Amino acid sequence: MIDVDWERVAGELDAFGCALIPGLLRHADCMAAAALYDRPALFRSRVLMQQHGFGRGQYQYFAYPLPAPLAALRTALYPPLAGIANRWHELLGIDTRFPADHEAYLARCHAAGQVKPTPLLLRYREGDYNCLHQDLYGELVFPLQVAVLLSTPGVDFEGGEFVLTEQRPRMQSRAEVVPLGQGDAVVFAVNHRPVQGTRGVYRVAMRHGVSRLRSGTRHTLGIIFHDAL
Ligand SMILES: O=C(O)CCC(=O)C(=O)O
Ligand SMILES: [Fe+2]
Repeated sequence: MIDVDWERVAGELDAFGCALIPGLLRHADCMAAAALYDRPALFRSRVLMQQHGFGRGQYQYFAYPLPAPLAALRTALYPPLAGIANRWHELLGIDTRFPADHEAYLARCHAAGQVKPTPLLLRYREGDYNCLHQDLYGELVFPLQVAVLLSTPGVDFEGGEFVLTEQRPRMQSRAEVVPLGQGDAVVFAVNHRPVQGTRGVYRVAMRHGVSRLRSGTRHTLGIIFHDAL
């Protein structure tokens, strides 16, 4: 994996609930990852978003064993994120702490019955979009996740921007658009994040989604660290 400035990432996550990792994957890795979409044997299920009211477009959850580069990426991204997640839990007064390596965290998920892999590939075509949502799949929630844009905006597709909203208690929602290039990753809060207020820390709820594709095809790789029931 490329060298990531985790201090900067932690700072952006604390301030905004999301952080960019530019160039996490190279062009060839992005092309190879997007091409996996057409290999159904690699996946445990396919979701047509319009059938569930999730938006329009489709995605597939990978089956175990994950393709080796994806497994390696999930394993490598986890430890620095676990540090941030533990600090967030402390700020929020939540007792759960996350182990230092992903294998140990997955063992915990599996013991709780959350045994299905959650990494996914998404494919959007013209007119497709992803409604604001949270990727919660059971009691156990790792509070940060990663999405990597595999396509090139302005070349492969137009529109289709990654968006986040933040619902603060008794206040109006704040929206954030995260401009991504091919291979760029966004790290973001799965459900809650701590915000420093004048009278201590409070939690805000975040949701993410994708605005309507104006043209072309857009592929994304989603990396979620808890497994699903
Ligand atoms: O396509 C995207 O950019 C967002 C995908 C998504 O919802 C996810 O990775 O959880
Ligand atoms: Fe998602």
